[in-house]
Amino acid sequence: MIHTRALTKTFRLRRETVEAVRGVDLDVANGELVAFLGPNGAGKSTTLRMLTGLVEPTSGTAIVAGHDARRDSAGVRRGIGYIGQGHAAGHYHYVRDEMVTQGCAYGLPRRAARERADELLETLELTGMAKRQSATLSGGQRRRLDIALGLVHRPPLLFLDEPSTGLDPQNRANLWTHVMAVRERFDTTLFLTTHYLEEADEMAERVVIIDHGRIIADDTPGRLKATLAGDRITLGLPDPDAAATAARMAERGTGARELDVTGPHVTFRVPHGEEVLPEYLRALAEAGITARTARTATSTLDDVFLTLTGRSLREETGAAREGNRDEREGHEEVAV
Ligand SMILES: Nc1ncnc2c1ncn2[C@@H]1O[C@H](COP(=O)(O)OP(=O)(O)OP(=O)(O)O)[C@@H](O)[C@H]1O
Repeated sequence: MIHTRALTKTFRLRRETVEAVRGVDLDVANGELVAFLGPNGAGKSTTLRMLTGLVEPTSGTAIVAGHDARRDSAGVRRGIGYIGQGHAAGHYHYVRDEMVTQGCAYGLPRRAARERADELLETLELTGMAKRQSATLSGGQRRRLDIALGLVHRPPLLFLDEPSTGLDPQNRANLWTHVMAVRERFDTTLFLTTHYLEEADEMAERVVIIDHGRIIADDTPGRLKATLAGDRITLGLPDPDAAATAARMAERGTGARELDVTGPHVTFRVPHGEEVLPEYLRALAEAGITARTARTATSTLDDVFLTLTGRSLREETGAAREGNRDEREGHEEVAV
């Protein structure tokens, strides 16, 4: 559905040259749900704009929904749906009328456009809003209308640029339910950007991370976390000397990474933390050290980014605080 090779975009400004996207190779198969992540300025929007035929690539190739994005950007735009960050319908447009108008603009006969509008209104649970003006919809309903408008012409591929930004957690969850319903009913391939890492982790089957214009990771969230980040183990020891010894033992015995000793606390990261922890505690006990507390924290996509770049994606994207809370709730504590 998407095939790019060495895709680049360079912006030439008066005093500088910005290499926004530097050689992206990407293959997305029919039916995949891909989340595209990266810090501010990483090149997400520029990539998305090239894939949607809105910006011409500087070099490389991009075949999107069967159309060449360089030679046939109009074909790309006809073959895909694109939900940008703004709203698609004007304030005073009536919901169903606007959908029918858009359907006709894409060349559907009026009757087919009406049928398509009704089908989408039903899937996105907007049937009760059909006769309302878009300005009277709630934030979540309006976002669902944007999605409905992006699907009027039955595109096999839908791009969503931060679809849930600005929605509260309940509306974000609700939006995802509808996105999944669209996927199920219409077999749509989905490619989306989001700043909510826990959302990408939970909903996407595949996560592609871009940094400084290059793809630095591409796999399922589970595999990225297991292979790249591992789990964080945090121990509370009786005193700083015991912590220093425990840190040395962790380094030698467990292959610990990102080791940190602060006062009587030791923290480090290892693959399969829950398997490593009991063995490590036994080794400490044999050395005469009894840990007061022990905690394993499952890794997050932010940990993956941290491992790859030494920076936090969360801080760089300024993601919502409740997202932090959501992820911390996934952690598992073990008292010893
Ligand atoms: N029209 C433009 N002219 C010049 N530079 C641009 C233009 N559009 C983007 N850039 C630069 O290209 C780089 C990538 O920007 P892009 O908008 O693709 O990043 P992003 O990952 O989408 O960031 P964000 O998460 O902040 O939206 C940035 O350094 C940006 O300043």
